[in-house]
Amino acid sequence: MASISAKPFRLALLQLGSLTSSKASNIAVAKQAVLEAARSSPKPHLVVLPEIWNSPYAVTAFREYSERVPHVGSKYDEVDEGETVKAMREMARENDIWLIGGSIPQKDEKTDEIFNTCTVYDPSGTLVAIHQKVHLFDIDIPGRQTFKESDTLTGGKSLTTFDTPFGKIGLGICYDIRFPEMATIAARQGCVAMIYPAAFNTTTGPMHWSLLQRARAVDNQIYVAMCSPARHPEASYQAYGHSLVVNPLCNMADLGFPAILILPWYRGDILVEASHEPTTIYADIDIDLLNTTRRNLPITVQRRFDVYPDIAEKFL
Ligand SMILES: NC(=O)CCC(=O)C(=O)O
Repeated sequence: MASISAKPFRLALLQLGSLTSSKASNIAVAKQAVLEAARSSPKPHLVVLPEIWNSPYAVTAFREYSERVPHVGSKYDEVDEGETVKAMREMARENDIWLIGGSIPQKDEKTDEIFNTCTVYDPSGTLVAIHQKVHLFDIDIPGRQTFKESDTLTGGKSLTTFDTPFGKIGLGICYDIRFPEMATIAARQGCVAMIYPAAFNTTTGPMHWSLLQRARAVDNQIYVAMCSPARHPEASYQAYGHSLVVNPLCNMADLGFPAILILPWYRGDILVEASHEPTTIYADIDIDLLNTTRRNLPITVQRRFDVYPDIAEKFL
């Protein structure tokens, strides 16, 4: 069995509300939400912010709000970095947490390109991972939802995982979840979870938000989480909200309880889901449950690479 060696951990997804066109005010909102999550009991080990939370989610805003992001390994007090990166380092350090900093528009000073970028910090404020959104959100559903990130953004060119004391985590950003290869490769690399800062909308959210996360979790036998901003009636883009954590299990009988006792809490593989209001949701990531699922349904060791190609091969 391809079991995973990791430790249980507690995850907090911050579905931020009150986001405006003021970057300073958005940073203050995020700081307060991180502080409150870190003070909750039990304290979460890993805290997640949503996609593009320091800027309006609009192609016309990304360049204006973009910032320099320093290199992986850079420490707290690096002088040459944007105000949002500096603030996120402080959030991680002052609260002694791991922080997945949602995403922000990043400017590459050398090429002048703008990326939709997720940065991750350890509890000392060191920048430990950078993921640039690989698949840009370019869709046109006439009369419902049109968005073209590629008008101002450039897509990233690599996949991202990072190690923590509780296990390896894979990263994607929002639309990246529609491309199952990313989660499959991360799972094969030993990740216990794929985490996606995200901002689906009120057209595609009801159709696919939960389905995509459950599919990635069940296919790859990992945990999956997406963290959205709260809905904002005045925003040009209506985020779906509904931040969500799912596990890879569909059969609650595996927990050892008769189904009748767990019926009131039975929600398939959905561990916790927010509404569209500002809130923070918490989930306990249980590695035994993940390994039990892998033992009972041993698909991780039944792949037939003699019949089809192994897409993860060059990453292993
Ligand atoms: N910000 C995004 O990438 C939105 C993706 C989305 O809404 C989708 O349906 O996919």
